[in-house]
Amino acid sequence: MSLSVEGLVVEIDGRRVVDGVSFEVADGSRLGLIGESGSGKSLTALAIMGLLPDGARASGSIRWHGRELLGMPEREIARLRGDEIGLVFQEPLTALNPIRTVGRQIAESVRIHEGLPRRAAWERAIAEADRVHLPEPERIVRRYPHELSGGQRQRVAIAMALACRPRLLIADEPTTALDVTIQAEILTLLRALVDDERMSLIFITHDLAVLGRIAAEGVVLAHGRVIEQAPVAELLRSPRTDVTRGLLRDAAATRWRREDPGEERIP
Ligand SMILES: Nc1ncnc2c1ncn2[C@@H]1O[C@H](COP(=O)(O)OP(=O)(O)OP(=O)(O)O)[C@@H](O)[C@H]1O
Repeated sequence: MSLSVEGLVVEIDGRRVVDGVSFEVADGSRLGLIGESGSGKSLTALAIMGLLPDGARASGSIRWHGRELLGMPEREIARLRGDEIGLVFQEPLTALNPIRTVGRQIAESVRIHEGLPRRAAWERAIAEADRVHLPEPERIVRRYPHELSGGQRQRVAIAMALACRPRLLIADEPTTALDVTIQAEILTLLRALVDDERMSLIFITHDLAVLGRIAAEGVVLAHGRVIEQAPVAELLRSPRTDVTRGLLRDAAATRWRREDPGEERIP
């Protein structure tokens, strides 16, 4: 098992916001964490990465290839981030430096983790931009984040996360801020990259329809607890809890609205 989370508890100001969460991610598998807002998805991911906010305390166990991550010294866990575990967040602007070209930022993440010389890292940045299907990679790497569209920025963030070929990618609502067409393109891209590299994936979303496109197994969280775990196809076909049924209704309603723009037309 590449990642094994057991009885994870996260407390903030004495409040248990993650309350005994357990799941496993096998090598090369795609797991989805799904739940309503505030159910504890992001804090579970942040605990895995050793990035919990100040004042949060984690207990239980998080093993990565047999090594316990909880309590690991910051220097060691920082090395794992990027080298072995990549991260993509909802808003790529928070991951990107506004005053550096995107090429320099991709090159930097390669340099830090692989120690490549400047020129080779720059060549790699262009190749990585191409790999995430950014148009005209040689030109786009010279641009600044604000000169790119939201979808292109998310492609840059994905390129940075994957430049060092991590074995696990954690993506926290990476498509939520994007419009539907771009969302679908990014999901297809992520799926292809994860499959090509035989990476494992933890994908976080509140949208069961999105999960259906990217993850094989789904873990449903509510109030910091796992309330249902099943193949995503099964969650979509026969949800067993009210929460999952609610998520399915929301997903269906959103899809219906998207497919029927006439709804918003003034008669
Ligand atoms: N820095 C913080 N300080 C205090 N409480 C927090 C903090 N971060 C999260 N929480 C609380 O912890 C609970 C779980 O939050 P978390 O962000 O993990 O939920 P989530 O399922 O990812 O929701 P969302 O989809 O809205 O991001 C929520 O009740 C939230 O208010």
